[in-house]
Formats: sequence, C-alpha cells, structure tokens
Amino acid sequence: MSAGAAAPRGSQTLEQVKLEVASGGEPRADVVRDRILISWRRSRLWGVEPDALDPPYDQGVELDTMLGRAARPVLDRLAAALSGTAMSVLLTDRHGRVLERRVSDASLARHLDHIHLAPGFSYSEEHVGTNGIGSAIESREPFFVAGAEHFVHPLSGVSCAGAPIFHPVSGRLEGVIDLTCRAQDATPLMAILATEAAADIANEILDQVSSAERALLRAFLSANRRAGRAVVAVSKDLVMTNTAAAALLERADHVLLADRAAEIARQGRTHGDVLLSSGEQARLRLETVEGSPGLVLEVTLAKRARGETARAAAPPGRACPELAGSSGAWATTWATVEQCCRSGERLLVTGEAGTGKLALLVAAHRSWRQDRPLTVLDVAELGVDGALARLGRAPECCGTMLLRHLGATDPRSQVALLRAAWGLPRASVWVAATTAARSDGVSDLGPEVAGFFDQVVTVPPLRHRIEDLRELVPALLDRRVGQDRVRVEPAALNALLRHPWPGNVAELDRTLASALGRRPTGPIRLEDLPGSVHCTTARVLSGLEAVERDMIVRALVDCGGDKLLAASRLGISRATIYRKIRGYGILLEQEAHRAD
Ligand SMILES: Nc1ncnc2c1ncn2[C@@H]1O[C@H](COP(=O)(O)OP(=O)(O)OP(=O)(O)O)[C@@H](O)[C@H]1O
Repeated sequence: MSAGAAAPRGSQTLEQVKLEVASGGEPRADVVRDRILISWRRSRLWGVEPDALDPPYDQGVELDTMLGRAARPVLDRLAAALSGTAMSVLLTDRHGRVLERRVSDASLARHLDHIHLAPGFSYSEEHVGTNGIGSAIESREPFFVAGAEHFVHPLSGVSCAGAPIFHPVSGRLEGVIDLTCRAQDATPLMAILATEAAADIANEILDQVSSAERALLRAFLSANRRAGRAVVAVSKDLVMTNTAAAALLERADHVLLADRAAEIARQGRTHGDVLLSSGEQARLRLETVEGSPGLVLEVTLAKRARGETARAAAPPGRACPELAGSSGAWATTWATVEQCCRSGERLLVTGEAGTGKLALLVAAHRSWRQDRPLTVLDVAELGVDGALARLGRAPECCGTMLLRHLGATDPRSQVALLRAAWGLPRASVWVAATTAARSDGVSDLGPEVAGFFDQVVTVPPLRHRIEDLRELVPALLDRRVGQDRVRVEPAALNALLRHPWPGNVAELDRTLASALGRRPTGPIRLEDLPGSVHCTTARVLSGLEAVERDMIVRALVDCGGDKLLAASRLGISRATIYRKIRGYGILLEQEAHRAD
C-alpha cells in the first residue's frame, strides 16, 4: 500500500525539486508538502549532501535508562503485533541516536543495516537530512516521510513515521519511536501506530517517575487549584510552572527561584523575597512536600505605588556609584553594604567566587570612610597566624578592617580571628568579612560564625543579574585600556550575555583581557572571545578537551561557520565535527544571533 504523499505534483518530480532546494533554490510550494520542504531547507542548512549517507556512530548505547525501561514493554507489544510483517520498530534518544531496533523480516533487516539504521547510528536531521526520526525531533511532532521525500537519495527506498516521546511531567523531549518499512509497503497507519506508542511510553515513564516526583507533582497540582496565583514547583532536576507563573517568569528566574527557595528553606523560613530578572520584587511562600526534597512556591508580586515602574520599584536604593551594575539584585546588595558601613554594623558578605564581594566593601569604605585607613587582611594569603599578628597591631587603625576569604581556614581559627577582630573598638572600626559560597549556596564557615555578625548579605551571581553585564563590559574594558577606546560588537555581546559565568565578574574580566590580547584596539568580535564563551556545556572540561574545543571554535569561526570546511581544515570527518560541536555545546554565530 502506498502512503501517497511521495507522489510528484505539478510538472517537476520530487527529485528535481529536491535538487533545486539542495542548490539553494526556492521551488513552488505546491510541488512538495510544506513540512517536507521546510525540512529539506533545514537539511541544506545543516550541510547534508543529497547523495551521501554518513550517520555518525557511537557504540555506547545505554538501555538501562528511564526511557529504555519505559519503552521496553511497548516495543515488545508492538514487535509482537508486527511480527511476520516487513515493518521495523526503532527507539532513539532525544538526539536521534538509535537505541534499539526490532525487525522480524530478514530482508528488511539487511536493508536497514545497509542504510545504517541500526543501534548506535544517529538519524538526526543534522546528519542524514529529512527522515521520520530527525524531522520528528526538529518539528516536535509526529513526522511521516515517504520514499523520495527523504533528503538523501540512499534513503528513498524506505518510508518512516517517527513520533516524539515527551516526559509527562517536565515536558522534555526524551526520544523518538519510529516505524520504518520499504517505501512500497508504507501505510498512513504507521504514523498513528507511532503516535500511540509514544503516548504509551510517556505513560510508562509516568509510572516510573519516582514517588518523590509524584509527591511534588501532586502538591503542585493542589497548590495550583487552591492558590489562584503563580505557582512553581522546583526540585533538583525539574521546574514546573502554572500558566500564571509562566507569564510572570523569565527562564533565568527558574535558577534564581530554585537558589533563593533553597536558601530560605535552609534558614528554616517559609516566606522570603526575591528580585525577579524583570526587576520586579516578588514574595515567595514556600511549601515543603512530604516525601520529596522538592518545594512548591507561590509567587506574588510586591505591590507598587500607582504609576511606579517595575525597575524603579525594585532597587531600594541607588546603585553603587563606583561600580558597574544597576539591576535590582545588585542595588539591593549595595544598599545593605552601604548601610552597614554607614552605621558600623558588622557585616559578613558571602557569594560565589568573583562576584564582587571585596569590590563592594571597598566601594562602601570609599563612600563613607574615605578619610580613614582601610586594611584588608586576606586570610588565604596571610594564613591564620599572619592575620592574627596583623590584627594584634590593628588598634592604631581607626577605619575599616576587612577580613577576606574567612572560610579559607578551619572553623576554630575562624572564631579566633573574629574574636580578635571583635576586640577592636566598635565606635571607630568597621569590621566586615567576605567568604566564598559554592553555587549551591553552601559556605565554608563554621556554625558559630554567623552569630558574630549583625548582618549577612549574599552577592548575587552574575547569571542572576545578567543585565548588569552590559554595564560591566565597558567598565572593565575602560579599566584596562582607557575610556571608550574599545567596544564590543553586538554578536560578541550576545555570546557574553548567554554565558552562565560560573566565575562571575572575575571570569568576565579575564575573558575581556584574553579578547584584548587578540585584538588590542578592538572592536572585539565574536571570534576574539575564548572557546569557553562559545560553549553551553556545564561539564568541567579536561585541559585537553578545552584545547580541542578552542581549536574547533577557531576553525569554525575562520570558516564562517561552515562545518564541512572546518572539518577538512582540522583533518577530521564531518561526523566527528558534528559530534564534537554537540558534545561541547558549541554555539555558532548564527545561533548566537538567533538568541536575540
Ligand atoms: N560591579 C563591578 N564593577 C566593576 N568591577 C567589578 C564589579 N564587581 C567586581 N568587579 C571586579 O571583578 C573582580 C573580582 O571582584 P572581587 O575581587 O571583589 O570579587 P570577590 O567576590 O571578592 O572574589 P573572591 O570570591 O575571589 O574573593 C575585581 O577585579 C573587581 O574589581
């Protein structure tokens, strides 16, 4: 039986139209189905060649995964039902890599081997062009491709129908279930079967979802029914939002809320405030969920005076005049530091490395105690004995005493240092300390330390106030090369704005220094930025991997984003460069633009 969709329409054959698309032409839309035409255009952009079939192979297929376990009974049922027919069933991961194949017809099995439609091979659109698996992934919908509708000629002998499998709770794409047969045996029922099988697998996943996640889901649904306002559920791996929360929150807020909620919960509180990335101040109500480490949050915007704008409402004070940044989160932090400096309250400043903890304290000193001496004791550099000795001589200092990197020593020594500092006359010496907190908010301080301080403030990581980057970049460049001498081109700025900055402002400063090394007089372009900025992977790379990543980024940039050319320059295969691009999460120029 023929599915009919592959029949040529109009005077041109599908092959002629395809060749026209492959060479950059724009054929009449009525000659080929719209979805197929769009997919052909994507295939051309991926650099897929119509005559070649060269899917990359990765032998590390793992089936003892949530998807593999959920799919097994469905594959068994489907394979039993199709036994004796010339129809195959395949399961792939979310990147189109075949995980499992069931086929009872020996001749079809040989043909599938011939076209590499077998476990380990990737059938993503990026690698083999239009096909039921890769095109279902790209379109996020069931996708049927009949014979000659495949972009590459070697696949025109088969027809396939793929259906995406979505996680029933998080909505994330998990994989694809696909039915493939010889082109002449295709039937429209294939798409229906694949769609039903995908739904069955999603149900199996739901059954597998741990009881903790189910408890979280139940609590989320009940809060959603009850609250009538924005509700968010957060756990280590997932964030669920109701419609009101989805309208209120940006993607960056998800991390922000998860971090802030964990912080509030650690302090044993059920309410807290958070500054959203829009600049709106929001109030959080936390609900712990029995049987789950996840939390359900109700988010309410703080009330504003009529006519007041969000940005004006958020920062309780002005931004620090000496430092770059005017986001609400930064202004709030500065307001606390400034107020403590003014009143002499003893302050502990925590935050991830390089966020600007010391910079804030020094700026506060310059604003309010400029005429008095400033002493910075770096515990990491001086050691406990060195720092204690300097504190012993400190009574002459009637200004500001900053203990930097307090967590660099053990808890007993921390207390010894604080006792010594607390011996300084409070009326004349302002004492503050900084300590690093990891990205999960945990700091290296002993349990007694917080009790020494009047106030504790956490400097938000740069990724939580990423809008400040637009001010930080010119400020940091000015400091290195002088007023307005170098600017950053928009594509490069976009790449900087997309980077998560685990090393915060200090990492941004190093990145700009490295770019200036390449182009001292600017303007700084995308290709001047180090490899780390072009990548989205959160994995910590080994030294060798970092070198390899940088080489690939540089080759891609030199070749104007042409992956094939870059692969031949580097002497690696097309499949390898695609695998590396995906593995390192390398962001190409056109993708950086697309994010605008
Ligand atoms: N808002 C800002 N404007 C301009 N420069 C900044 C700003 N914040 C930080 N910097 C610069 O970034 C670098 C790192 O800042 P700083 O040393 O204060 O961070 P830190 O959080 O104290 O670091 P660590 O965790 O290593 O102790 C410094 O060069 C600092 O001058």
